[in-house]
Amino acid sequence: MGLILSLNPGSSSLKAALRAPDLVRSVRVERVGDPEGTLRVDGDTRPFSGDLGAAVDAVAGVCAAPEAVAIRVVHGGDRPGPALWDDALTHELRALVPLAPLHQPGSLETYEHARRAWPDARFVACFDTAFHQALPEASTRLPIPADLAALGVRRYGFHGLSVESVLLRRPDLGDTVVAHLGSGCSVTAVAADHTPRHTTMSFTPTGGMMSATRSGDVDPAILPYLIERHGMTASGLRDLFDHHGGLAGISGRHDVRDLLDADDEAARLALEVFVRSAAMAIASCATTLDDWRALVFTGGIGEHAAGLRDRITCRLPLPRLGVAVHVVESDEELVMDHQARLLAT
Ligand SMILES: Nc1ncnc2c1ncn2[C@@H]1O[C@H](COP(=O)(O)OP(=O)(O)O)[C@@H](O)[C@H]1O
Ligand SMILES: CC(=O)OP(=O)(O)O
Ligand SMILES: [Mg+2]
Repeated sequence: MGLILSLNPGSSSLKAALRAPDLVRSVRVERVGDPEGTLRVDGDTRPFSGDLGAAVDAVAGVCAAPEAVAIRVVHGGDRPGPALWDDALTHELRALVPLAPLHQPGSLETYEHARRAWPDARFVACFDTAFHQALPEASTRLPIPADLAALGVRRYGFHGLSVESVLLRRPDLGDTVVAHLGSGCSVTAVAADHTPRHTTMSFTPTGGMMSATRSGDVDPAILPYLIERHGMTASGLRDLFDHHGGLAGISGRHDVRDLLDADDEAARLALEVFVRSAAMAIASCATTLDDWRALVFTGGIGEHAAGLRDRITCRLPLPRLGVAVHVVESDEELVMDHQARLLAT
């Protein structure tokens, strides 16, 4: 079977895996666009301060030409599964930029760079939203009038590829809450039959629990207040809630590694608000399950920050409920590889 390259542009990283179908090469760029960024090719890490386009080009420099390239796209609208990427799809995905402004432009840019690097490959778009198309209406319907809901204002849900990768590795956990804590953070309740019951991110990846630079849910009345009293504009509000909220909003720093190393009050407060936000999201998602059995931590923070995991689980009566805690490495690239093999080879 042929070589497939999976490209996963996240809000702070680019992860790539070349498979045949066994893993041939793994590339990971962390802190994309940051002077302290790194590029890891298999086990070898070096500094890398380039932007996303340069990161895709760096992947191209170390990967043999693939038969197909799978690209993670955060917002796929109502699409229930992956799609072959053509000009019509590019047009469709561009229209969704306002619904995922931190991510959608990066996926489109990744596609453009990858197409230049591998003009003969087939391209597949793999959507974060697709898994959540099976959410019940009681979860997708927001408490707003029907005419606004009919305009498409609804919960979509994100990190679906990550949740699918957890279920691929651990299919037998029973009713599960998956806490994906990365640069973007979301919590999803999944029934034992792998259907989603609820997820915290909503119309866009800005909503839900707080993230590295995103505020998550805030009192909606704050918006008209800031517009009327402080003259804020729509683009100013978008910038505030997407770039200057979350950990960054409270502490001026968005990387949990920096906050754990710091010894100041703002860093401590940011982490405490984060811990509460995660614990509350987990508890509220669990209310949609019939027989809660497992809590899975995944994503960069969920997998690596053991101290924060403990602080979150301490707030939840997990032993009394008989809920087991697991740490499962998110492998969105593996799910994308499977999807592309079915669609493009
Ligand atoms: N060893 C670590 N300890 C604590 N946090 C970590 C560690 N490694 C990574 N992280 C956190 O994980 C975040 C990135 O998560 P990741 O899921 O890889 O990001 P993305 O959302 O870009 O896919 C970083 O912002 C960092 O805060
Ligand atoms: C949807 C989302 O927030 O993705 P990421 O965690 O990669 O930013
Ligand atoms: Mg990610």
